[in-house]
Amino acid sequence: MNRKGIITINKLDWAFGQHKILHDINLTIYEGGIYGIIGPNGSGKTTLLKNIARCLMPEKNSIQLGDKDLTQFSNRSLAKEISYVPQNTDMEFEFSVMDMVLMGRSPYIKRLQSESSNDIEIAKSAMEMTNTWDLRDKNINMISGGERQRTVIARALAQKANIMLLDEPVSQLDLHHQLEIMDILKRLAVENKVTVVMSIHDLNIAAQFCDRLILMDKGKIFKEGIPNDIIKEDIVYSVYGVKAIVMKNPVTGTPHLIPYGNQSDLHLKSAGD
Ligand SMILES: Nc1ncnc2c1ncn2[C@@H]1O[C@H](COP(=O)(O)OP(=O)(O)OP(=O)(O)O)[C@@H](O)[C@H]1O
Repeated sequence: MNRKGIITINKLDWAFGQHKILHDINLTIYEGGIYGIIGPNGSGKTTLLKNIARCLMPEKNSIQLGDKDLTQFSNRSLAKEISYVPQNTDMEFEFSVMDMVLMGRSPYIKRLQSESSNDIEIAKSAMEMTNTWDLRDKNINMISGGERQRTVIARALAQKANIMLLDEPVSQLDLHHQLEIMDILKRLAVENKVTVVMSIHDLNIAAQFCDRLILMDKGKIFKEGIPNDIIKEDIVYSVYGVKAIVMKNPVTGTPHLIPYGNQSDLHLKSAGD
């Protein structure tokens, strides 16, 4: 099968001043499906996502969206292709939850026009999908971190982009809402053919919901592949320095990691004393 990448990354480097962060990233992301970017703190996951979202401007010819170079898109046309849910969702302004979600419609609304009934319908269905409709009149700064996270995801859904990038979308959520958001993203990928790319720390949730994992280490892609090829004891030890056993989740059949120690094993010795 000769599938074409929806995002093609070619020799991408990124540096903050003299500090080189991303080194020679080469990656093809295909349409539909969920991609999880995993890796230790500081390995470059957010920097990679921000380059794809163009929050950080990549070098010309290093990221292609379909056939077009990422640097060639206007902000408005890019917003119709890619939505981005950042890690920090703190808000400076006193918007209502509904206003916040409606902002996702701004690429479709002409200047000096207000949103149409269609925009409001789309926002409503995004809020119903993320369980935020009941919060619609609340001030965005007076809801919990998890509720705000779901609101920001609703805004991204309302944007109706083909590609959704999310930076640790479930890190602030309780177990129930983690699974709920992952289910929503899975449905978007399967039913609406949205391509979801997210960074995520929980390797078991990543293995359960992602079709492919991109494992980063020190600004490079250590390995990319299906969860069974990535969540392996030797790979986890090499990248995280953690000893673990990998079992098969008895319900989903996906790899399930049980960490039991780090390289020093000090706590194991004291536990046996
Ligand atoms: N604005 C910045 N200026 C300078 N260095 C930065 C900046 N943002 C990030 N870095 C550095 O870039 C490296 C990669 O950071 P990044 O946030 O991409 O990692 P990450 O894998 O997402 O980490 P985490 O899992 O902790 O969120 C880190 O060493 C970080 O200190």
